[in-house]
Amino acid sequence: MSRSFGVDLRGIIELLSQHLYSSPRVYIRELLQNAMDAITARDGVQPGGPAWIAIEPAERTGDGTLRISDSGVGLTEDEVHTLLSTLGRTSKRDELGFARQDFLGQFGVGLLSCFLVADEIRLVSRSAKGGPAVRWTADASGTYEVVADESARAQVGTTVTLVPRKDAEHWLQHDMVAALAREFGELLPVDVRIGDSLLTQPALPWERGTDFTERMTAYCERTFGFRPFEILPLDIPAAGLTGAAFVMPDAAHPGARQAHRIYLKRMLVGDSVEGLLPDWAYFVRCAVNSSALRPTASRESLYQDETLLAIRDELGTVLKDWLVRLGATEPERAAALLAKHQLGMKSVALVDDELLRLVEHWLPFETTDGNVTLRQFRRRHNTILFTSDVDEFRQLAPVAQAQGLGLLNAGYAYDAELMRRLTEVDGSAATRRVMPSELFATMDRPDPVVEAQLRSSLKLAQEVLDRHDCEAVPREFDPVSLPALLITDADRERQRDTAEIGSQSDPLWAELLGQLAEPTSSASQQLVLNTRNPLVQRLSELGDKTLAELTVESLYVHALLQSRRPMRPKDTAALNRSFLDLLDRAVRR
Ligand SMILES: Nc1ncnc2c1ncn2[C@@H]1O[C@H](COP(=O)(O)OP(=O)(O)OP(=O)(O)O)[C@@H](O)[C@H]1O
Repeated sequence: MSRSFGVDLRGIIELLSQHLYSSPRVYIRELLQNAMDAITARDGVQPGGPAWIAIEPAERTGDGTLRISDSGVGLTEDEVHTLLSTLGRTSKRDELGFARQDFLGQFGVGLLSCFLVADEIRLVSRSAKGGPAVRWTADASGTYEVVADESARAQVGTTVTLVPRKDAEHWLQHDMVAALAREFGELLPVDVRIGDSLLTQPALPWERGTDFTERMTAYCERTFGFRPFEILPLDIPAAGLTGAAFVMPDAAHPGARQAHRIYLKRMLVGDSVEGLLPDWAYFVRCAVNSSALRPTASRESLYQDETLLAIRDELGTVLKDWLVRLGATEPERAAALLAKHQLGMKSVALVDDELLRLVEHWLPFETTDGNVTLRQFRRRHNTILFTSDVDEFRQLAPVAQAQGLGLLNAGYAYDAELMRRLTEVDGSAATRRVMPSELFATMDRPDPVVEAQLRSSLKLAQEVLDRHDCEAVPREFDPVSLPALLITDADRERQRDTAEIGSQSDPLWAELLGQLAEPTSSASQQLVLNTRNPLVQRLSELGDKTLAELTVESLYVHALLQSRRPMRPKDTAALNRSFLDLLDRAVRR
């Protein structure tokens, strides 16, 4: 013999209050929703009939209870038995179990949320389908009573009365109820009154009109607490979605939760609902109403279905188009926005290919061609050659530029990772890090005659540069105005620093560092002397050996300063010595 499950109502109420709803405040929403759905259902059978909801808080009823009445379709005695007294039973699904489009409710549990604040629920109803009025009374222990009572109510519609639980009386009082009803139901398309005052407003806040921008700016400040950088009207007819997107004026943390204000069929879901926009749009907040999106059972977040995915894609496209348009039509505003958000955008672009493309299309980078986007740079140079160090870029850019090589500064936060990501997505030819030594390899050896002329001065230069662990190399390169370029091998540099620290520190520390560094044989730096430069050429003509030494040391220090690497005490001493001695000679003459 088959049996039906029994249900412990107290257990279910506990489940709802602790795990489904975030607060008892939702009881008002569920009551408004049922009233609204009943009015919609009545409109289906008696179009153009009355459409109102009236709330009487505890102060008005005078006995501590709250009453909410509606002019909806009402319930017959049979419906009360099947719909109200069976958990999960609802009139808002079709024969196949799909939620019916016109209604807000769908799960058949909403009324139970009233037990979060009430010990007893009383319902009196008269159905538009005819039959006597009916009374239904249920208590939190799970017992209910149904009585047909012709005198209970004359008009078609329903009144629900809540008898408060101990300690929940405040939930039924005027100020609390008015605030909650306004928050959840302000945009409902029927008159909702509390006492004598009307809570609903007929127009959606983002309806277009002459003062759209001013209204929406004030709305954003009220709702999200910031003055928007830009307001974008949103309209996706296929998803029954309208609203507005507000671009935040200040940097937001990319990991911060998205918090959108979302209404479904004009009933508020919440003001910190996630998932409406793609992750990359973390600096935009939306306020929207949709008739196609679905809520989860708690009605506090959005159900992740295909409709949501399609809407998210479409809203993402709206924002992207706007960003690209802004970059083209108002570059100064775009730059101001970028200055605030580009760090966050770059960090998200590392994990989001859509934003990667947007960054590629939109963010300007410092390059030897000026400030250009990655896309423009790629169009000109195919492969993005980059340095991952700002100072290295400053040093190499003039040389690269003079040789017609495009170089990009990827020395700021996330830049080098972005280059790596582009290579992962677009193949190994997309980007490549340029080492200083690589640039050196592209430079021509000087003419043998010139090299022979410079031989003795090079020998002298090498003696001076030995003190700086540096090798002198002659090369021909542009720009002619640059006498020397200092190229550093990062690994050898580290070994050199390690050796220096080792010689100054205690033996244990020195041994530890020594294990990290391999023995070094040749110099860690190269001073590439530009044989096209007049100063370098004149070196060979100098008869005064001391002056020649001073000149070489000055060239070295100058190249070091150009490379913007930190100066060590030895370097500062060389700078002072060469500069002061040269000055002294010049003054004495
Ligand atoms: N004010 C009302 N007027 C007419 N019928 C009502 C009213 N309140 C509740 N009902 C009926 O009781 C049923 C159960 O209501 P309940 O609020 O528990 O669930 P629901 O609204 O169907 O779904 P959800 O759990 O998503 O809110 C409804 O489907 C509706 O048929």
